[in-house]
Amino acid sequence: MFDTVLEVSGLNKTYRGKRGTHATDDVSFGVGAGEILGVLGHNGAGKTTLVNQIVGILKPDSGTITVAGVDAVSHPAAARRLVSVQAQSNVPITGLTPRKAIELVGRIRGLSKNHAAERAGRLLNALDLDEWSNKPAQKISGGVARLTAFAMAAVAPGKLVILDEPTNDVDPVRRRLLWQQIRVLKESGTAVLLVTHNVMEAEHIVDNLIILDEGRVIAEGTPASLAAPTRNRLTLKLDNCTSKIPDSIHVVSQDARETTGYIDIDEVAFITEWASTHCERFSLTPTSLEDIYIALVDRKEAHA
Ligand SMILES: Nc1ncnc2c1ncn2[C@@H]1O[C@H](COP(=O)(O)OP(=O)(O)OP(=O)(O)O)[C@@H](O)[C@H]1O
Repeated sequence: MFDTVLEVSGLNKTYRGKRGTHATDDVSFGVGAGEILGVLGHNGAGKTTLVNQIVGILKPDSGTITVAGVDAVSHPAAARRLVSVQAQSNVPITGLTPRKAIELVGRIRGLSKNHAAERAGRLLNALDLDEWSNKPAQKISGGVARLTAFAMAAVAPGKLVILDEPTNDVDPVRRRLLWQQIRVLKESGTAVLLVTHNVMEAEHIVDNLIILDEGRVIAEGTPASLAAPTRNRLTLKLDNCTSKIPDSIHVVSQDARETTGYIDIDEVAFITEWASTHCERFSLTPTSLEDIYIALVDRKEAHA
């Protein structure tokens, strides 16, 4: 069990306007010290609106947010001091180098000069950024800028770190280094709220997750508990089949060429034989969190 750092309860936020979007709809969850909570959701699901309320940029219409015992709705500045954020768009650091930018945030967040320099150096090295550490910000790539933004959030992390799509633009090798550093934050007892579209990556790092859709939490739990109902199912992809898809395949998506669905494990022999005869290619894989996520969001849309 984790000691709760962030507690969100019954949160509601509607953007006024012609459509009156209910962007946060009765959202409740908690994140504990040393816990990584993944917040998954499609574009427009309400992730940024949620983060902006936690950090005090937006005021909720109703509900409560508590950060390490501080009421973040009534006292946003006090709560904000306990939180570091890597926002979806990087903070401009023009005129600085990655090293200077990370050190500066460390100093602003209360580290001594030596400690800020030591933390910046360690993060730059761990993320394999030494080569760019002293280059002017105007000359660094998007991926290096993204990793620098992560290091700025991690240099003096506080009780809670919020990472909004931290791996965008980052190459696969440094992406792994980034995940390692997120684990280091967790191990040091920081609560981490990881906002992402990337379900496959999140599956390997989060302790718990919530899935947001149209502002609502439509599923929550550990990756294993969300996957449990599908333990006896396999995901099937079929390419260019020339015969009607058998009823024992539960189709999730289909276009002229490709069909994706799932089958019960005891149908494997029959489906393998059918697909080898009637389809150009097919694959059977264990059901991933991404499959579950898509099925959950699609099911909700089908019932709308
Ligand atoms: N300032 C605003 N005024 C009106 N509607 C808004 C505003 N900001 C966001 N919305 C709407 O609120 C909903 C949630 O948007 P939000 O940006 O929180 O989603 P998101 O999950 O962060 O999306 P993405 O993954 O694309 O960043 C969307 O329907 C969006 O169009």
